[in-house]
Amino acid sequence: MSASTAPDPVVTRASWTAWGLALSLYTLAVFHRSALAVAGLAAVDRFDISASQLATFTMLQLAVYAGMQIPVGLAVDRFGPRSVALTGAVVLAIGEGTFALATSYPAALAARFLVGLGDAMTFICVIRLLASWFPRRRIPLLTQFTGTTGQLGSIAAAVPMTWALGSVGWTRAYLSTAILSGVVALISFALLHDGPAGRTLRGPAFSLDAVRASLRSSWGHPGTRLAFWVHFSTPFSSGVLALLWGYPFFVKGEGRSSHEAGLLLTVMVVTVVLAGPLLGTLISRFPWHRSTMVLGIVGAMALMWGVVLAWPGQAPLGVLVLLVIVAAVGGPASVVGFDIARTSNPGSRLASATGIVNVAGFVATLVLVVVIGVVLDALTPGSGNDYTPSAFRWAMATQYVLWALGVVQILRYRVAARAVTDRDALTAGVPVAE
Ligand SMILES: N[C@@H](Cc1c[nH]cn1)C(=O)NCC(=O)O
Repeated sequence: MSASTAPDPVVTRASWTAWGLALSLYTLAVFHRSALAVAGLAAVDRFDISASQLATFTMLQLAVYAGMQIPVGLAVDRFGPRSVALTGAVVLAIGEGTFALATSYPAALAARFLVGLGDAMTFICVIRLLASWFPRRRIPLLTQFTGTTGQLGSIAAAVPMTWALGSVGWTRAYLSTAILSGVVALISFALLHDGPAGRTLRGPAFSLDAVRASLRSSWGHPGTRLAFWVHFSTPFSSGVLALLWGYPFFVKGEGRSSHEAGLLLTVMVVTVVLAGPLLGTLISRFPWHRSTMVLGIVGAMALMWGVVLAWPGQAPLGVLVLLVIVAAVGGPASVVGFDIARTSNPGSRLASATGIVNVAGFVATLVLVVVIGVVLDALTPGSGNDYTPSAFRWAMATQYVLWALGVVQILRYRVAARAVTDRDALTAGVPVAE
């Protein structure tokens, strides 16, 4: 790693203002990402659609999110995080507003496309803003706090949205969330600056050659590849449980009541909130051992799933609680990938490197959501969704394929990344030279 002597930013009130605004934008993006989860049945009625058409909303959103990560990263390096994050908030507001007013399936699909697009423009900007506003030693913990707090957006999307849909109806409920994003975008337009050096900071102009060279340099660094596979291997287990399959797995696969299934999903959220800051503290103290911590977490996930899937009959509730706790730690562990990308790339390439890394976990989650559905369908007689515990065992066991691939790649690239990293400079928080 070649080091730079760029001075560390000093924390001021403006730094906290920037972080607060970035956090509000990200929490709102996660809110919009999840705002359909509690409205599934209402959406089926409103658009007169089947269960698989309903699932297409989530898949489309995730696919747009993942597909836009690299273009958005490049745009942030070029136009600065402020402009891109504000654009994202406006696109989210338009998308959710369109969803509020849509009465046909194609219009609703177009709206979810816009929500995926706006969402894709948010997290990378937050990571870039943190790097400009805070000293390097504080960034791992603040990044974890950001990831954790953002997940609260999905809780906000569950309880208040259920209430709003029941009391004010579809159009007003979704329109209010669109207005909320519009208001936060306006406040951020007035107060958010790219960094202490200015309101809007621009990178060099785009050219196809420059873009290619920048992506090649980011991807060419073994640290970015290590970060990619860290982000690939860690979040999908909790992701599939939270997004789609957790409730049916606990109820139909493990014979739990709907109350217990809800409880298990809540334990996951609480674990994310507690584990994020803890992991952030550990990686800022021991940056050299980040990938070792990740390997330990992946190993613990594979072990706990093995215990549950091999349990004769239904696993006891205590074992399922342990499973969701371990799986939930995968969310904060994925954020370690962003930290590895940050300490492997100069500031001018940070957003595009973050974009490359952020594709990984979302693609892995998307693939697993689909594969679990395919395996369940293949092993379930007839066309219904009366999935058996045995079908769930096989479906959930497909995670091992992704872990095997991820762990092999992490082991490969951590050797390569360590070979080009100065351990003392990394531990001292010296940034990578431009
Ligand atoms: N894995 C998440 C972040 C996270 C933190 N704790 C639980 N999850 C991630 O990749 N975030 C990017 C995003 O846009 O949300």
